[in-house]
Amino acid sequence: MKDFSLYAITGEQFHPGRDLVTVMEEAILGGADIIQLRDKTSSKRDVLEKARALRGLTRKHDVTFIVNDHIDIALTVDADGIHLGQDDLPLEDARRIMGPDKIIGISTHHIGEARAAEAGGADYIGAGPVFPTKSKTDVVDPVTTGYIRQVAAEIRIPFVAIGGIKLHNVDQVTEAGAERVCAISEIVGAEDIKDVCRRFRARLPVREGK
Ligand SMILES: Cc1ncc(COP(=O)(O)OP(=O)(O)O)c(N)n1
Ligand SMILES: Cc1nc(C(=O)O)sc1CCOP(=O)(O)O
Ligand SMILES: [Mg+2]
Repeated sequence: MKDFSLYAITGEQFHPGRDLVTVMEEAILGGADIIQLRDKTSSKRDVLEKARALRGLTRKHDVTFIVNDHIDIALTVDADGIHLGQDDLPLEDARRIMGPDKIIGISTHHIGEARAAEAGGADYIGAGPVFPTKSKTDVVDPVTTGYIRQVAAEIRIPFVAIGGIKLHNVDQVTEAGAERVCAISEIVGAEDIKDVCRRFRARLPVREGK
């Protein structure tokens, strides 16, 4: 997969009155280089329409586009890949459906899950929640930066730190070994989304071509 630094996930509850595509375009213009559509409440038809719109946006800016949970929607809009959690479709089945070229990301909360995802052929893993988060209710207790250190020491596929990542604590995460971070509320809930993304990018390693 194309490498990335700053992973922005949608969260429409954080920007009432602001259009989804406009918000995510601000994130991209600020330096988000991978975008995930995550919508846990809309009808499937509505998620599909949002996915189509974000596919158009991400193609325009040559940015990777991932759909959360819904493999059928990811394939329908020709997204670059899918993100799956431990209770979603298993990696092996997802790979059979998606084929060898699509990106599959897997959420992990302990090193056993990270090892299994790597061995099973995941393209990247999410490691979290590092800090408490209000963006996901059914989430395990914070794994702390201790888990980030473990993953950085052992796992060879790309990993992204997620969960409560803010500008004020991102340095703790990078010091623990994360080179890629992911955020919802800190990015899409910001007044100046572009500026927040620029500030995140300034704290992350520079990646080729970006
Ligand atoms: C990059 C990234 N990491 C973790 C998650 C969480 O996925 P999951 O555990 O399936 O939970 P939901 O997001 O589906 O509520 C993610 N979406 N993205
Ligand atoms: C969607 C999600 N997954 C997590 C995990 O640990 O797997 S934490 C999380 C929510 C991240 O939102 P925020 O940046 O607003 O804290
Ligand atoms: Mg999921």
